[in-house]
Amino acid sequence: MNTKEKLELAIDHLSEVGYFVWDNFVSQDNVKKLVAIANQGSQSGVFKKAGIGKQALFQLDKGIRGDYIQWLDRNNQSEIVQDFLNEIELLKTSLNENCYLGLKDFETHFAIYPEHTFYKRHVDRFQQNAHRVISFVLYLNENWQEGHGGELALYFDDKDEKIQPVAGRLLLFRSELEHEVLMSYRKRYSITGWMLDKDMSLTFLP
Ligand SMILES: O=C(O)CCC(=O)C(=O)O
Ligand SMILES: [Fe+2]
Repeated sequence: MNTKEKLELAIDHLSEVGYFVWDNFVSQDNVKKLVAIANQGSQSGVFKKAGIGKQALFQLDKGIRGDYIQWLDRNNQSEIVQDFLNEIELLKTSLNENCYLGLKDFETHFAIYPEHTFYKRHVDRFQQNAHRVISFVLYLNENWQEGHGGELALYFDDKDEKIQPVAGRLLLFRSELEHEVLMSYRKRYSITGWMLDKDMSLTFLP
């Protein structure tokens, strides 16, 4: 299947079932490079404990989420990170062209979940964060196996789905869907982000 066909499938699935799994979105070679960059960042102290809520409502709570994050943007020095941002930009453009979602921007970060951490059931689009429309997660776990945990559970009215966080896989889902990162028994790597219906510099506005 070529990229155009894959895109059409992604668009269909996002509108009909609310999510789409895109395997090998990033090559295994590039996964290795991204993990190396995340490890460097983590060792040099640029990863911070992730919180919940925004601005004044921001709080840290290990009982809710246990990951460490590093925000990624156009100032990032790594070519491979820039390539990934470009891919997401293209994806955003074609979602707009085909689904009229009015996506204006996106925000994204590396996430590392240490062993025995999780992110409890939540939605990404909520009162204080109403501009997230499509969530995306690129998984970077080489040799991930059943039993390592860290699956993403997606909750629908009539069913649950568990997505394995395997290397190179991009998961797309509607940000209002309830989801949860189940307990990870291994260190778990990913790049998580959100496509927004407002420019990032303006998301503090209603
Ligand atoms: O890493 C994942 O599978 C999802 C992460 C997530 O739900 C979030 O950061 O909001
Ligand atoms: Fe989430």
